[in-house]
Amino acid sequence: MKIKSLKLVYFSPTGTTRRIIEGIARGINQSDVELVDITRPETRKQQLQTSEDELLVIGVPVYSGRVPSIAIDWIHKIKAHNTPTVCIVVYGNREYEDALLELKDTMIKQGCIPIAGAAYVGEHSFSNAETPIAVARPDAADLNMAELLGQKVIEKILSISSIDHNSSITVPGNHPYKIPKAKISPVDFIAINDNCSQCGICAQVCPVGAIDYKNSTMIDKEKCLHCCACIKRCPENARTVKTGTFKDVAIWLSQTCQKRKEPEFFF
Ligand SMILES: Cc1cc2nc3c(=O)[nH]c(=O)nc-3n(C[C@H](O)[C@H](O)[C@H](O)COP(=O)(O)O)c2cc1C
Repeated sequence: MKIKSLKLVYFSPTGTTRRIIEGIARGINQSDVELVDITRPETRKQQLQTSEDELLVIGVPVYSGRVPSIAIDWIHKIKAHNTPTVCIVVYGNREYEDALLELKDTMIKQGCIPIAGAAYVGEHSFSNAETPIAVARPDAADLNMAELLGQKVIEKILSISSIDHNSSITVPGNHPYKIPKAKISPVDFIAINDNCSQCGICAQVCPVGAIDYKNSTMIDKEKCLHCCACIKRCPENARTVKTGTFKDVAIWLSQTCQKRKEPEFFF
């Protein structure tokens, strides 16, 4: 079968998922491409409709072994009709647990037919100079693997005459999905030093609008996803992680998740 166009959808507060999706798109090499970046709050107001002659590639980071709930809420509004779909999760070199299965199941409920899935590694959101975890990933080898997946997806599409539920895939994960041990409670984990010039970049990159544009020291802790985009994107390095539970988790991850994990494909 042939596809008319490619839709790339991603939620990516610190940019690793976006880079993997762009790598996959290079491998697919389709001229008609629509980017649907649902990271910022205003972008999640748009809804997605797709048909069977389009190819959908959707990517999300793994949060506590699951798809971030903010992404799931948006995905639940997708209207698809037998759309061939590639499901991608990007995790911080710990585990992806039920996230890929949850993404696949949810896309099926919305009318998609997952024809491929993959899990890639990205630098952990909680990684920094003190607590390095999967630093600088995806790296060149990961991005080659992203392009390779794109090429394999196109090969699969060209090899089938039409899309049906037999084209679907099996991915790791369990039902019922993992229930996070404790919902991360609102924590005051960000320290802001005198380098802060109130440039507003942190407020711009926050995926939930939790930072006040006029005073970036004001953070709505109930809204905060702990995605660390504001820390990583601060041009003055004015935002750091305070000593406390959050830092302890980052230290534990940097001690226990050093062994390099590799991308996995499912067809
Ligand atoms: C709240 C939260 C929970 C996370 N949970 C996991 C996890 O369960 N396993 C894992 O390996 N990485 C976990 N990560 C790390 C991210 O999945 C990883 O850094 C990913 O590359 C971030 O994607 P992004 O750059 O597109 O935001 C978590 C990150 C955050 C912010």
